[in-house]
Amino acid sequence: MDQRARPFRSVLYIPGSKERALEKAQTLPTDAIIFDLEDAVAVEEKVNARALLAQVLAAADYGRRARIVRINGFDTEWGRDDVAAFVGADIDAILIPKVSSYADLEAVAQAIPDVPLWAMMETALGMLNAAEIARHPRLAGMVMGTNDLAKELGSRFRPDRLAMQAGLGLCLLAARAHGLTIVDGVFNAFKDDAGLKVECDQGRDMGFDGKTLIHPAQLDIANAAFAPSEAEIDLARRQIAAFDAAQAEGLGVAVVDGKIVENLHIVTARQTLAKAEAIAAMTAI
Ligand SMILES: CC(C)(COP(=O)(O)OP(=O)(O)OC[C@H]1O[C@@H](n2cnc3c(N)ncnc32)[C@H](O)[C@@H]1OP(=O)(O)O)[C@@H](O)C(=O)NCCC(=O)NCCSC(=O)C[C@H](O)C(=O)O
Ligand SMILES: [Mg+2]
Repeated sequence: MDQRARPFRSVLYIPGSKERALEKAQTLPTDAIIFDLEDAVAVEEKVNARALLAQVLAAADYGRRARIVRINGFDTEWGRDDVAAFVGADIDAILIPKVSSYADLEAVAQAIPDVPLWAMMETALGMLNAAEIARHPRLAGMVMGTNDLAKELGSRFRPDRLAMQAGLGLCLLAARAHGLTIVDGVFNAFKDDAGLKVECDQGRDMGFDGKTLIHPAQLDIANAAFAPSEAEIDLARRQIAAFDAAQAEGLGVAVVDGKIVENLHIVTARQTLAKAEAIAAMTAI
């Protein structure tokens, strides 16, 4: 599947220590899973969680869901052993927490060959270095860590996420400049569906591919928010048809619903249809 079309609408964190949740995720409608060894796992559980996760990933069937392992940082006592436990494992990426520089990625790249790397973008320095981080040749994706970022900034939670906007924007620009996937941060109030929808819609409007989630109850809202709507699919089809017709007449511009359609809009229209097809294939599991 074309990586740009691969859906990452919903990216569910599961603590690597929670056996029941690891099992349950095999049937949940999530596009990707982050198997977490970092902040969701207590210090006393770190070593057991790593062993459990390695065992589960060797045996369980997660279907088409992308499998991403979040390790502990290399500046902790667990980071290097976490990476060593997943060398050669059937996973889609290693997610590195608190990436602040290109060198942070390079250290992990040296320790594990071949596997794509993803970066948690959640430090003030990481925001300032986003462009440099995004150009690492092994990097395939970025995940916003808005809790850690808020902690570093000393900012308050607001529904409009005003304090986050600079960091979210810098990371989006960096990811898009280098063709990376990028998913938005978590919404902590996992029983507040209305609040989650507002934040998903904001992330979708900004250009994120999807949202990281902490509870299965959040999946449907994120999946709907980040999928092309029926109206968007219909518009994309009509734009392509109108543009083809215009070109057949030797014209470079068509008009659909009173708005111009040029070559660049056709690129977006085709991406919309490819995303819709990829989602349909995903949900046909
Ligand atoms: C938030 C939770 C602690 C809530 O747990 P709990 O009260 O046990 O939930 P429920 O009883 O409602 O669970 C119902 C069933 O769903 C399963 N479940 C729950 N959570 C998950 C999950 N994340 N993935 C898969 N399945 C899950 C339960 O097992 C129940 O199943 P069943 O037995 O069949 O009824 C809990 O949801 C949780 O631990 N969530 C994950 C928290 C986490 O991973 N946090 C770290 C990532 S966030 C972060 O670090 C962001 C970033 O770094 C930043 O800085 O912002
Ligand atoms: Mg974090």
